Amino acid sequence: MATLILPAPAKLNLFLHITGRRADGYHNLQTLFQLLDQGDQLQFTPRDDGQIQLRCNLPELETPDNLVLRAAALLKHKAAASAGVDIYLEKQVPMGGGLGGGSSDAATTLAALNQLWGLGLSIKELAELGLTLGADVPVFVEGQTAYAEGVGEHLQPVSLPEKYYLIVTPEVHVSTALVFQHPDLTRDTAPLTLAQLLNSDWKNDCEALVKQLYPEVALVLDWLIEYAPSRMTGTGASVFAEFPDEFSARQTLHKLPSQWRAFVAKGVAQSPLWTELKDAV
Ligand SMILES: C[C@@](CO)(OP(=O)(O)O)[C@H](O)COP(=O)(O)OP(=O)(O)OC[C@H]1O[C@@H](n2ccc(N)nc2=O)[C@H](O)[C@@H]1O
Ligand SMILES: Nc1ncnc2c1ncn2[C@@H]1O[C@H](COP(=O)(O)OP(=O)(O)O)[C@@H](O)[C@H]1O
Repeated sequence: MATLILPAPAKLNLFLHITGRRADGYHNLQTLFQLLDQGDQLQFTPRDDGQIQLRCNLPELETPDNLVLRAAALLKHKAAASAGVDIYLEKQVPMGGGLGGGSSDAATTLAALNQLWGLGLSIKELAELGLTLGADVPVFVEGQTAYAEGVGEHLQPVSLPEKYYLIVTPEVHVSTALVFQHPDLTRDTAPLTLAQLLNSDWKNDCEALVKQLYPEVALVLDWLIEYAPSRMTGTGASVFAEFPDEFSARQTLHKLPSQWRAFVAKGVAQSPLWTELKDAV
């Protein structure tokens, strides 16, 4: 089979409620994952010597703990000894910014190698494997904009109006673990039904704390809110402003102070991953 070239879309958390802390220290969430039409790209070229190699446009990501290699290792256990692959990762999504790039790369790798190595695993089985790599992997495997509970594994597809987002990533590194450990984190939001959530004002329970710990995030949000409804995604540091059309999103992008890295993306109901994988085989 020839090289497979596949997308790994980014996501936003349109709302993120923290409803409690589990015995193992992880937090239960109610969150709305919005998939985007922008993301990373991966290329998979099969090889028959059992080797798995990763190259990346950012060489510092060519390490064994890259989620792409960890995803490949999970499937290698189930594949023939000769099954190998050369993977090239074109990284575009800002890292550690709450946009899910690493998790999406892992999901695309699971889907691609399942196909290339003829493993025949179902989407559900791939999502379960993905959850062992990170809480955000299942939504990218299942490939639909969805409401999630638990740590992100109980997924229910949701149909939303088509919106455009201006996504800004300040130059600060927010540690997800630090945010979840912090005593001031809001972690007792009352659970709501999905209908109540969809009809309420959307918020992110990590936002107040992250703004306080990282004033640059507060600066970006204060700037964006003058133009459109704006919030933080995940545990930050990226924030997004929501627009009804691409033109208004791009107009605001042009006004943005040049020190902030930003891009415009469209919210999509379906991940381009599965459609492109079907077209490729
Ligand atoms: C909260 C979200 C929302 O999308 O944030 P972002 O990572 O996207 O910013 C994700 O679910 C994050 O998932 P992920 O990034 O995979 O988190 P992990 O690496 O599994 O967790 C890092 C650390 O955060 C804490 N953690 C994470 C998720 C969760 N629901 N409760 C937690 O308490 C744990 O202490 C864990 O050790
Ligand atoms: N393929 C990958 N792409 C990006 N980051 C990765 C990847 N594999 C492992 N990582 C590690 O995961 C961390 C968080 O990645 P990312 O998914 O971009 O952010 P977030 O979880 O905030 O959405 C990075 O800082 C990096 O150390």
